[in-house]
Amino acid sequence: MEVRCRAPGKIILAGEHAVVHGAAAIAASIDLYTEVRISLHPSGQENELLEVDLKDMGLNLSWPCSQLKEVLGDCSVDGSVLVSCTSEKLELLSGLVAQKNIPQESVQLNSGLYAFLFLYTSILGYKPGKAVVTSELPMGSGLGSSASFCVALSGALIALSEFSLKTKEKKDQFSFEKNDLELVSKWAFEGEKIIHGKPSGIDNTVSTFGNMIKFKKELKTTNLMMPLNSTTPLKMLITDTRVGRNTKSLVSSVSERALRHPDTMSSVFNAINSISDELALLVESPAEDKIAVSEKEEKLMELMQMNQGLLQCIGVSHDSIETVVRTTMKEKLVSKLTGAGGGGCVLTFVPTLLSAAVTEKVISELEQCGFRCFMVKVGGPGVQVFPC
Ligand SMILES: Nc1ncnc2c1ncn2[C@@H]1O[C@H](COP(=O)(O)OP(=O)(O)OP(=O)(O)O)[C@@H](O)[C@H]1O
Ligand SMILES: C[C@@](O)(CCO)CC(=O)[O-]
Ligand SMILES: [Mg+2]
Repeated sequence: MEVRCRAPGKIILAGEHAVVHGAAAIAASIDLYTEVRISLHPSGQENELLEVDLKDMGLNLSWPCSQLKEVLGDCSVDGSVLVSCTSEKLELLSGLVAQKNIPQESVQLNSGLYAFLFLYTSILGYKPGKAVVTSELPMGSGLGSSASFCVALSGALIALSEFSLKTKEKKDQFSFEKNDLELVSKWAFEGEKIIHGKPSGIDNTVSTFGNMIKFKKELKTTNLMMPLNSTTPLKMLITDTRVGRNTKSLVSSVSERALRHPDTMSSVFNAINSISDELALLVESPAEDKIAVSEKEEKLMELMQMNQGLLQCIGVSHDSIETVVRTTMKEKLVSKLTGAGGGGCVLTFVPTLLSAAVTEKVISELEQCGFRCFMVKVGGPGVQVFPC
């Protein structure tokens, strides 16, 4: 049996980092996807293997299923029952990956491989199979590559698990029901915890459900997830500064700053929360004529600009990001980092009436700095599964 599952990356319009500390944030899916294709091999053969092929990285690894069982121990496999990866288990997973002598330039993949082994064995046990992963997202750049990987993987695994008999089969297409989507998002969150340390859950949520959402992490109750219906299309230019960074260390640097300056940082998080609240109301507000649209766009740009200022003040901007902000500002365009910052990708809002000539001029200047620019479609579908 074989399935193919794809999940989108995302942009964060407002609220990254603050969302980890309880503030609201606004995120939207983009039309760049990670795809995971899993084929299960028949059980009961000799030399059964679990294989993973990270196509874009040129990395193909496999483990004998018997070794996985010996190292990780018996597990009661039930995709419908969530489990978290303990620190002891993470150590065992890291031992399994370490044996593969992954080249130094690819060590950032280790945490993705721990998440892969954890999710596969927790949902499907030690069934022999092969997973092939491809992604259109730049990895570790703020567009949610880790979440789209975890969501596509969890989606494929849930669809394959016995539990997925519930997955509705429509002629030649599967579709997830709401409960399945929630389960996929929760498993992906467990994977994100392995990669990120302390994720808020916004990235796996938007990658699973798609569109645009307002998200707020709750400690005691279920997270708030509110779909937003944007009344005007949002055009975004993405600039990949190509400066590598890692979400886990940026999130922990903000938490350390919050420990050093609790009151000040809490005021900043509150200010970011207000930006997200205002932005959510703004995107849903009607704009019937050109004047209303441009007033709305002005306000949106001002909110993005204030958010960038606050991100800079909590220490997650970077010279390369500030270069994008200054370069686009020459044409009165507003930019802000998206995702964890520290390099990675920057969003520039493209107003409806901006001429193509100005857009091209800005892109050309950014590319002369060594950055890569591309437009994305904002607010498409979330996770989708297809039979092969
Ligand atoms: N296609 C993939 N295959 C394997 N591992 C992946 C893949 N995509 C992402 N990862 C894992 O996720 C890590 C990058 O995640 P990280 O959270 O740092 O960046 P991001 O998700 O792109 O950005 P952000 O979290 O700011 O949106 C990689 O180092 C790797 O371990
Ligand atoms: C930096 C962060 O706020 C967004 C990363 O896309 C981390 C998180 O919310 O998990
Ligand atoms: Mg991530």
